[in-house]
Amino acid sequence: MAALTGTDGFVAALRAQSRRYHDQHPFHVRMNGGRLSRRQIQGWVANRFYYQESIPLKDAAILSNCPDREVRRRWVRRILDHDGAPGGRGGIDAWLHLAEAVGLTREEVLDERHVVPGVRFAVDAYVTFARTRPWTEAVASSLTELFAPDLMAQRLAAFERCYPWIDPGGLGYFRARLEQAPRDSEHALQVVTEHCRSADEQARAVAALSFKCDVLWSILDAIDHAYAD
Ligand SMILES: O=C(O)c1cc(C(=O)O)c2c(n1)C(=O)C(=O)c1cc(C(=O)O)[nH]c1-2
Repeated sequence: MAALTGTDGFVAALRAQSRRYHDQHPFHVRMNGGRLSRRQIQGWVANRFYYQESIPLKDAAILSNCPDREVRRRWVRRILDHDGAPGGRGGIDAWLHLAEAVGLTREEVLDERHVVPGVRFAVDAYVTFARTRPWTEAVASSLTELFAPDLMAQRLAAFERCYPWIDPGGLGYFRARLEQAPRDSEHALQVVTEHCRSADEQARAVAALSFKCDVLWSILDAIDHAYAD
């Protein structure tokens, strides 16, 4: 096959980062294989809440650094998807519903008592990246969502099949992301292909996505370690 060049080569290099995505982390492999204990699922849900509540801070940082009005008016939707529009409910509420469905109280999730240091460091590194790096790199770092829908679909099936003690009414978060993630990642891909033109800009975008794969992997390393059998 001829070598890919230009935008095609750039998109292929971004997609190739899927090999480093956290769907292949041993903790997720055990989760989707139905091999996690109740305590481990609860630990994952409580720790991942810290990621969920930090995503709008990350997206607000991208907005604050982005001079392009067209990008901002679409990107702002991500914040409402998580925080909820006034009077409505968003992804953070849905995650709290998931927490209750796995037997946690809202209080113990909201007060972050279960969040382990490695998860906090990894998530904070993602927010700091968005605050301090050029906005196009921060957009590129969100592109792990290109790889998320398959993992979400597997997770939904695994939760329903392998963990009958989880109230299926609490799985709405994942159903919503099945629609939101492709929409968001398609937009992010359009933005980076339009704005990252030089070889150097494209290499930085791929490096940003690689960094994000490390963030997600580190989150699971920390959870796996904290909740080992
Ligand atoms: O459960 C997952 O495996 C997973 C992965 C990712 C991702 O790949 O970054 C996100 C989410 N979930 C998610 O729920 C979410 O809202 C989200 C936002 C972002 C982002 O970087 O802007 N990634 C993700």
